[in-house]
Amino acid sequence: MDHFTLKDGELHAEDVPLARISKDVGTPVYVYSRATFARHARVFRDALSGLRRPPHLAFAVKANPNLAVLRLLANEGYGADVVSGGELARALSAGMAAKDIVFSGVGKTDAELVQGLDAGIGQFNIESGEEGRELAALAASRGQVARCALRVNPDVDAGTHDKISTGRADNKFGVPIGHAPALFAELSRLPGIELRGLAVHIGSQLSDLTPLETAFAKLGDMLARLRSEGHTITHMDLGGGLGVPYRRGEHFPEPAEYGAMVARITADWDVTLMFEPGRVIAGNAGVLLTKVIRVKRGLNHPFVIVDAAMNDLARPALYGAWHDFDAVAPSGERMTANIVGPICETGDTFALDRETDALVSGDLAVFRTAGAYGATMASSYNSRGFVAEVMVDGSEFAVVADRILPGAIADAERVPDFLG
Ligand SMILES: Cc1ncc(COP(=O)(O)O)c(C=O)c1O
Ligand SMILES: N[C@@H](CCCC[NH3+])C(=O)O
Repeated sequence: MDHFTLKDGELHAEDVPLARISKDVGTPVYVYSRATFARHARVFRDALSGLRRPPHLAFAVKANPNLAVLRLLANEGYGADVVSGGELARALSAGMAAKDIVFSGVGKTDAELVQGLDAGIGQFNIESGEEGRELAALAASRGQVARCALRVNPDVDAGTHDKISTGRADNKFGVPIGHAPALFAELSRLPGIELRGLAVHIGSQLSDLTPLETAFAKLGDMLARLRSEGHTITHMDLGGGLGVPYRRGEHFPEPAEYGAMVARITADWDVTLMFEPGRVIAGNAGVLLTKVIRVKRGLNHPFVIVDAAMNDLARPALYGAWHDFDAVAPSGERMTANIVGPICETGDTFALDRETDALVSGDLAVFRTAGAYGATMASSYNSRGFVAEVMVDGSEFAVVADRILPGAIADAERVPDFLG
């Protein structure tokens, strides 16, 4: 359930008509619902209430790093899963406690490892022996001990889009799970790190719990083995990955089903479980509001050219992803159209042969389920600037990210003297 609904024939975000946001802020603009974010955060937490110990919940900042979103989630008791120094800085400045931050990522630089050590973050998820040795040396040289988990690759196919699958043997993430015993034996002897657990994340937008269950079962076997070899394991990080419906009528596992599966598989683990949900919290908490520039006749169907483009919402161009598309003030009439942006490449196509509300030039419409991996993946391609973001709270709203105009981007560029 979300809070983007028709009231008196007009689409609202909570109690704010989207037309009002368009008038005040312009389009394209991402619109987030505070109530939906908070609801999703609570639903996910409640889904894990059957665990033996309270879990550690770390929102995957990559899904939506807006500072207002992070503050909202910090207020809901969430920490953060970060994958860069930039995300770490955001999580801290949004008010998340350093101890509640987990640092994932296959290519953390020395500078980023030091940034994490300086901040005193809760856990580094190391993704290789090489990274573990480097982190141990950096921490020891500073008289610190970094809490770590080893991210393992369980060789499980998540059954999702190839580009967002992370747990198959040939993916770059983690270490092959079979290498864990030797790495634990080696790394746990190093001063500078306390290797206290395992981490796994097999991919994003999972539509089926079976691959997760398979991966967690493998993790449980490895936990037992590591303990039998004398290691103390106190934390196990089960990552994120739960998918959400993008298309009306699609069925996805509910957080409660996920929670029940986790409780069953981990019943005798005797650890603190950690989770890194992203999309399931943010996806349906946002829409991308856009205006129709013009409707142009096509060979078979008209082209509805909107003022949002692939630089604002990359998912359709990158993954062929579907986003439901609805008029803000539907007339009741329908049309079949190709929905495209203004960018000069054919990839700037949101939908082909889509049955949708009838639209004419100047009408407003939304791409739904744009709260995750939306604004955060924006670029300024075609010198279009960066899209604005708004958060709604009941009948109020606030701009939570200014539109960055093309001129401001050009201001950061220089023509060197040698070009005259
Ligand atoms: C390590 C890690 N944790 C968590 C996530 C969040 O995933 P999702 O948004 O699918 O929950 C990702 C992205 O897939 C990730 O790479
Ligand atoms: N960007 C991807 C998700 C990537 C998840 C990263 N671990 C998407 O929009 O679906």
